[in-house]
Order: sequence, then structure tokens, then C-alpha cells
Amino acid sequence: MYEKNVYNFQSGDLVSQALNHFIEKKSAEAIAKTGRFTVAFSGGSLPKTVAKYLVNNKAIDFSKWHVFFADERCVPLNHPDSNYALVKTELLDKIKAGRLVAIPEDQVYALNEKFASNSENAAEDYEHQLISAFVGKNTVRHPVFDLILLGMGPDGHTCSLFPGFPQLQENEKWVTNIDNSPKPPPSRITFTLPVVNNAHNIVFVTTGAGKASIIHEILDQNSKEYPSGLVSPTRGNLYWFLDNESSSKIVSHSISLFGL
Ligand SMILES: O=C(O)[C@H](O)[C@@H](O)[C@H](O)[C@H](O)COP(=O)(O)O
Repeated sequence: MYEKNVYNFQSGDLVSQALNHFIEKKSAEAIAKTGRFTVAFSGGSLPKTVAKYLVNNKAIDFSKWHVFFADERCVPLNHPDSNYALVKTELLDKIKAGRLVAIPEDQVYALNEKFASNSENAAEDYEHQLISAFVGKNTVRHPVFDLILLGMGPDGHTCSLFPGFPQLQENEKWVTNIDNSPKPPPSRITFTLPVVNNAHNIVFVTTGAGKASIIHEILDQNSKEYPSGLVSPTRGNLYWFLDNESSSKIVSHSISLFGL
């Protein structure tokens, strides 16, 4: 059985501070063990919340980071809907601006723009990018990420895995596609559940009151009704970083003390 840690902070700013310490530790552990740190980002508010203090953290060896996208919208990389563009603005460019050693560009695994208009080809290409980054290094049947950072939508979706959609059943592929996403834009690629569940560390970052009821159902009642409730590590640990609002409906004994 995996370890589930639910951390509650007074504000979104404290969530960002805690994530900075947490990621520094996980990055150092992975680099000491394997010489690199493989991390996947989602979109939404997550990149900004994660990057707030991280971009000034001089204790982190960003040159050893390999950055991936847990899901991506099939749009050009400079499009306002692109998760790559968001992570570039919030994290990659800010690290570069403030430091001598940035994350090398060939260690950032973005959607291949050639396939932006064909989600099936884009997913296949992204799976090949994962294969080239993981096979022979850290793969069993699925890649083993050091850290996957997830958000949760108001319908309980995570990555681009939406409630009731067939992508939730995918057990073979590492990356799959969707062309009828209930949330625009419709065409996307996404990690599959086995890839998410295979990571060493899976972190949900969820702030704001809108998701408090779903969080209560997932964390207190173990609901499997929502894609986020199906995240269940096979080898690693699961962490939820919440603020006072998103955790407001959780029964208090579910909440762990944040410590490193
Ligand atoms: O691709 C998307 O549509 C978004 O990236 C989405 O999956 C997001 O991660 C969640 O809806 C949480 O978003 P917030 O953190 O902004 O609430």
C-alpha cells in the first residue's frame, strides 16, 4: 500500500513555499541516485503555483532536470492554450533569466508541432519521446517518473483524462489522444493512468473552494467516480497540496503534517 499525504496550508502562497522545499528535496534525491530528475507538469493554475519560489531556488541543479508534459493541448507551441507555453513563461524562462545554468532545451520534451493538427500522431510521437528518454534508463512496462505534478478540474478530471471517457481504460499506451474534450480545446494528448500511477511521486496541487466537495469525496470516501480518484501509485507515493479553501470539507484526521 502506498503512502498518501494530504497537506493543508493557510494560503496558496504557503502551498507554493512548501512545494519549493518538497521539489528541492525530490530533485536532490533523484539526481544523487540516477544523475537526473524527470518531472512532468500539467496546465491550469499549477505551473504558476509551483514556479513561484522554485525559480529562485539556487540549491536546485536545474541542468539535470528533464521536463515533460502530463497533458498537452494540440495547438502550436506559442499558442495561448499551450501548456508548454505556460510552463515556458512561468518556469523555464524565469530560471534562465535568474541563473547561469538553465534547463537545457533538449531536456524539455514538448509536443511536436508538426502533429498539432492530428492528435493521434501527436500522441504517438510523444510516446516515442518518452521511450527515447526512459528506455534503458528507468522503465519497467511504463516509464517511472521521479515526479508528476497534477491539477484537478471541477469535474474531477486530471491530465486530459475526463470522467466517463474511454482514455481512462487505456492500459497499453503510454500517451493517448482525445478529440472531443469536454473542456476546450477539444484535441489533446495525455499520459495514461498506468504512466501516472507508475511514478515515484505523484502530487496534486489544488487550491480554491470550487473543488472542496470532490476532494472530500476522493480523500475521505475513497470515491473512484472521478479520474483524480483513480490515481493510485503502484510503486511511489501520493501527495495532495491544498489550501484552506480546497481542504475545507475534509475530515481533519485525513490531513497530514507537512514535514521534510
Ligand atoms: O488542460 C486543461 O484543461 C487544464 O490544464 C486542466 O486540466 C487543469 O489542470 C485543471 O482544470 C485544473 O485547473 P486549475 O488548477 O486552473 O483549477
